[in-house]
Amino acid sequence: MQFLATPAQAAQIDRYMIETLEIPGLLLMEQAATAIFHEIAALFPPCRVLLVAGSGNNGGDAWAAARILLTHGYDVAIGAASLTLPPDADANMRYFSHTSRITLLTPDTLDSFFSRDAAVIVDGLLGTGLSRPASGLYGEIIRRINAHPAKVVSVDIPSGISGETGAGQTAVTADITVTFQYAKPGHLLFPGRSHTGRLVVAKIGPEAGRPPLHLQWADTFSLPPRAADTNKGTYGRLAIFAGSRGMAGAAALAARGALAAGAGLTTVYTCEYVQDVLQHTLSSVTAQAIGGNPAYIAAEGSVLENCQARAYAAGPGLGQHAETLPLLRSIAQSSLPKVLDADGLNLLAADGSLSFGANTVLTPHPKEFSRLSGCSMEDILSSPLDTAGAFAKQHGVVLLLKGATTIVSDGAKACLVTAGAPSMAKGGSGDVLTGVIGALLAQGLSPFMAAYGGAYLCGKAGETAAARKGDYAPTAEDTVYFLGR
Ligand SMILES: NC(=O)C1=CN([C@@H]2O[C@H](COP(=O)(O)OP(=O)(O)OC[C@H]3O[C@@H](n4cnc5c(N)ncnc54)[C@H](O)[C@@H]3O)[C@@H](O)[C@H]2O)[C@@H](O)CC1
Ligand SMILES: [K+]
Repeated sequence: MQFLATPAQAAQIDRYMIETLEIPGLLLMEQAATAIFHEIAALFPPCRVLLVAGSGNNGGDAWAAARILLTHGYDVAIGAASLTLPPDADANMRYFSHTSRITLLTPDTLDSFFSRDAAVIVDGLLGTGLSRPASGLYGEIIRRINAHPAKVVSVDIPSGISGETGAGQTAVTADITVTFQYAKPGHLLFPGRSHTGRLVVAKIGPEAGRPPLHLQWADTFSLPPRAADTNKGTYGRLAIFAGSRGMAGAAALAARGALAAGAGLTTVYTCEYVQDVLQHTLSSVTAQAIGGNPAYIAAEGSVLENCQARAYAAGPGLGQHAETLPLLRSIAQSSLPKVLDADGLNLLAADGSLSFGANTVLTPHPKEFSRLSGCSMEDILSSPLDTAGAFAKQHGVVLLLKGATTIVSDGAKACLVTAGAPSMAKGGSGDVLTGVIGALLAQGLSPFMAAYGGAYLCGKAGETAAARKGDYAPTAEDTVYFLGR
């Protein structure tokens, strides 16, 4: 896990380093520029570099990088959107003010500046100080940067992308982004993630005593090795409530996910039809039919009394039957660790049953989350961190909002999971995830950790499957097969 900082937090940390730790801002800028130089020097011997500098300290980083590049034999030309700059940026600009290396970027000079050959463009137009969408001259500059054949190294964040949300319609598409101290949510959330290229996080100052951060990037997760003197009881009993006629596969995938993630004992509670299917296809789980209906679960909460489970996983393939609701409500309101997904969430949302006991993980995709929360899809997609966090806080749950970048929030802290592959955008992936999270809960992980750990493990397995089988062929069974490999 590594911490992320929003633009406001990054500015607060900069202020902390300058005012409390008494590190001159100019020195921090020098560190930032040195990091940019090292990335360029590692890839390119001395060559022509175009540097684009905006009106703030992001531009200051570019001016400082231009100086370091020049002193190392690079041929630099700087396109400046403004020559009225804050003090540290101004100091770095002045190094060049008596040279012919500066072009003031205007509609009249854009063509000639960007017609120059160059191996690299350094994008220091807009950083975390972006306050509105890029347009006008800035929009034109961004289009020229993107059209140029040179490799693009963005300073801190691709210009035009919001560091907070990743939003930005007119934005630089970078090959490499060198950010400072902490990555920003905007690097990991789409569309920002697709503009960022390879992300380098450069430390430019000490971390001791910095203001607290509550957002992390789940870029690693592993289960501890199993001790030799353990047995299936050590790893928990998971009760999965899943399946209905026509959707036996969802129950099977959740069970397979649970097995692959190490649950000690897994029982699928389902209807007679699915029980029959599971008995023929899955030898490592037990299946039990509950309720009186052969095609779907029609049961009361009292069936939970006999489960003796350490955790519940409910939802995959349940269908939309009102008779399933009493059991589902009892699961949701119990205090046992539990994960609720898919039809389980749809049923609860349609009924307005949004009362959850402690230790609850909900794993909706954006459309399911819209039904649950009443938030519009537009609000969810434009502010996923805020909407997920607000819901998690209001309902006292861990919310895992699925996506190409998955968000896990408990209302106080949150993390982003970027592991995964486009091949996973396919039916069955969510069922496996439910089983995996259920297994991690049964093994005693906290709901927050089980949620991001499950998303990470499934994402990595999906990446491995895609590396072996391509972007199209992998199935949810492959996610199970490659889990932990
Ligand atoms: N000590 C510090 O504060 C440090 C800051 N650093 C750099 O400073 C950057 C942040 O600097 P700033 O806060 O000055 O912000 P920026 O340099 O990102 O931009 C702020 C300037 O851009 C203008 N602006 C905002 N949105 C615009 C738009 N859509 N179109 C045109 N102009 C727009 C603002 O009016 C302001 O003049 C970071 O991204 C990082 O690169 C680094 O040098 C590290 C140290
Ligand atoms: K930038």
